[in-house]
Amino acid sequence: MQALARATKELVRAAGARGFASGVPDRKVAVLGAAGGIGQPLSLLMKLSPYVSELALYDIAGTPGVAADVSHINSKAQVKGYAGEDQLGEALKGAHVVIIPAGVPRKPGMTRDDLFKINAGIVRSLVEACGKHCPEALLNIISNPVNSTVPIAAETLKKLGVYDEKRVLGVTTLDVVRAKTFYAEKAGVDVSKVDVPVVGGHAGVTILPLFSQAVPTPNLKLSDADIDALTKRTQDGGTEVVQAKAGKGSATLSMAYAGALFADACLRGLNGDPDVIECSYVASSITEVPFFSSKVKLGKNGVEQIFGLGTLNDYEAAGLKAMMPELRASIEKGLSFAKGE
Ligand SMILES: NC(=O)c1ccc[n+]([C@@H]2O[C@H](COP(=O)([O-])OP(=O)(O)OC[C@H]3O[C@@H](n4cnc5c(N)ncnc54)[C@H](O)[C@@H]3O)[C@@H](O)[C@H]2O)c1
Ligand SMILES: O=C(O)C[C@H](O)C(=O)O
Repeated sequence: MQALARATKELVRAAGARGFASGVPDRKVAVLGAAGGIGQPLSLLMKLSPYVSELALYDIAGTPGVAADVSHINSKAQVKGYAGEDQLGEALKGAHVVIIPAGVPRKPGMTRDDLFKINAGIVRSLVEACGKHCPEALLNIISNPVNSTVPIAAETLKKLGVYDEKRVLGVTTLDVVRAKTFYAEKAGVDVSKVDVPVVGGHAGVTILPLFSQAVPTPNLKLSDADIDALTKRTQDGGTEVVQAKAGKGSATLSMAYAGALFADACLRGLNGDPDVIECSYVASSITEVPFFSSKVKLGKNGVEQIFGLGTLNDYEAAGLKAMMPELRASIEKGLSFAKGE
């Protein structure tokens, strides 16, 4: 009898770990661009998420194969592939979270802004479809240039009359993931305990890690030169990967990890978890520009609170000032594209 009770308890525990725990609401997640370099590992990670019951994998082609493959994993989410525009509406219907990594990646020598010409139109048309088929969903925008694609998404939804600024979120989690990794290495602290806020945007100098607010404090005090090097490495992390991949794209695996962390955070917020705080690039009034990344609290309606920047040291204050012209220009470029100007 005791053995049976123990076995039952173990089964329940194992099922819970795979997402069969009772009390977790059914949630549909759609990945747009699911057959791509980010899309495939991200779809795998979302299939493993305990918060997902239905996973819709959409791309212009290739998704039936990805969906068949991922669907064999013995976790809770039911997986379905959707290919081509005429299946997009079905993929989106009922989605609670839509993750968008659709679009072209950089090659060496390119800036993220060089992707605007192609990706702006892709994001606009996908977000239009979201506005029509799942206007209540939280949008997680990964496609670059994020500094412009998030304003494009906002303006596109505004035009459709369904914009809710709490539901449009630019994914900057990879910057936080990088800052944590580089800081832990240099500071000689346990990476699993590290937190570093990263604010601003998601391109070069607009990425500003706030190492003065990093926890835990380092074993040995880091010099100004160390902090400068850590800041620059975080700002250039994407380029480091683009160069190492030598023409075969940009970060995909670390981005899939970061994207899954962020989507899970959105789902936990939707599910009523009271303590979900992540950095995200959102409509914001904490600085002089209308979109900005800082720590936000995620809740049942998406972004429930936007936190200020805290105390900045002189180095960080100078970084904040320096990013503004580029960030403002990228925002305006996105807004005027979506307005059709
Ligand atoms: N936010 C970030 O931190 C971050 C990090 C890494 C990459 N990115 C960006 O993510 C994007 C994707 O990168 P990738 O490496 O996965 O590229 P990829 O080329 O490997 O994959 C992109 C996928 O998008 C699909 N796609 C293109 N147009 C589409 C449309 N209209 N509808 C649906 N799917 C469409 C393609 O078919 C392809 O499968 C790039 O813009 C890249 O710069 C952002
Ligand atoms: O650098 C890129 O082009 C991709 C992405 O934005 C990244 O930060 O890795």
